[in-house]
Amino acid sequence: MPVASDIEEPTTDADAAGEGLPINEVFYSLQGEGTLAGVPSVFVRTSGCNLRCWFCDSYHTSWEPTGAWRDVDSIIEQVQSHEQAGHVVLTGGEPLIHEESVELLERLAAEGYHTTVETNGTIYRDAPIDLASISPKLASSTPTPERDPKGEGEWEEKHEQNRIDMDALSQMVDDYETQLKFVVTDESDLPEITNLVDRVRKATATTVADDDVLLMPEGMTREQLDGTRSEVAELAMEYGYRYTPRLHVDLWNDAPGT
Ligand SMILES: C[S@@+](CC[C@H](N)C(=O)[O-])C[C@H]1O[C@@H](n2cnc3c(N)ncnc32)[C@H](O)[C@@H]1O
Ligand SMILES: Nc1nc2[nH]cc(C(=O)O)c2c(=O)[nH]1
Ligand code: SF4
Ligand SMILES: [Mg+2]
Repeated sequence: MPVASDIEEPTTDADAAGEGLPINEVFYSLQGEGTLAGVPSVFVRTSGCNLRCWFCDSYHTSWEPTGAWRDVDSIIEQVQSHEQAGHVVLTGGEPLIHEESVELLERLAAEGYHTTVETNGTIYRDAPIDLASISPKLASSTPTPERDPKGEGEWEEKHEQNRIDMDALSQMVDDYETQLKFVVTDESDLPEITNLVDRVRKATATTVADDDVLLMPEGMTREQLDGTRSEVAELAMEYGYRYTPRLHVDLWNDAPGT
């Protein structure tokens, strides 16, 4: 079912009335990325996003969003059906465009789950988040006409205008345990990364250690990662940042439900 995708305000009456979330998929897997890589987790993937990264590996949550409106009770029930899992990863699309994500996070916390939110860091929400996995989008994510997967660059300006929100980013860093996880296409991303990390360090009261800054190779298939992972690993060593793999791509080629 198509879902309105590019507005930060409630997308439909259901959203506004707190009657649920547009859900693209719920699945049990290993956390493939970041400081918790390898941890068995239930993933709740919402649909809709306020950005359009040309490389988005969840095309049907951003460029052509699909999903079913589900109430929080049914989502919780499905999460609980995976009895081995103590961790839940709320992702998307951009999960924090939906106000109802707060209700879901509150219910998950009440049930004792560790919650990770995978977010582009442009929208702040006050919610029980154990790990804010913030992936700020760099200029190399902008869908120029030459690398637009769907159109001819109609989203270039809007994406460029909205991809960094220092207030939201800084407030998340101050309020939550955080990892800053950058998608790196090549070494030309590093000056923007170091500059953004410096700005966050100046704008917050929190210590952002170098190993809280993660470099993740761009690629949604093993083959694509074969072309980027070595360079990104070298860059992590050169800059003293942490390298993160994409285990689900290495293991399952980022197939749906993994
Ligand atoms: C689909 S996004 C959803 C969460 C949120 N919208 C965000 O971008 O952080 C999930 C994670 O995958 C990363 N990602 C998306 N496409 C990617 C690609 N082609 N290569 C590497 N990482 C990618 C994002 O940066 C983010 O960390
Ligand atoms: N296994 C697995 N780990 C992940 N970590 C972050 C993901 C995401 O799409 O947000 C993701 C994902 O899609 N699959
Ligand atoms: S912010 Fe996340 S969900 Fe949105 S387009 Fe970029 S990678 Fe995809
Ligand atoms: Mg993913």
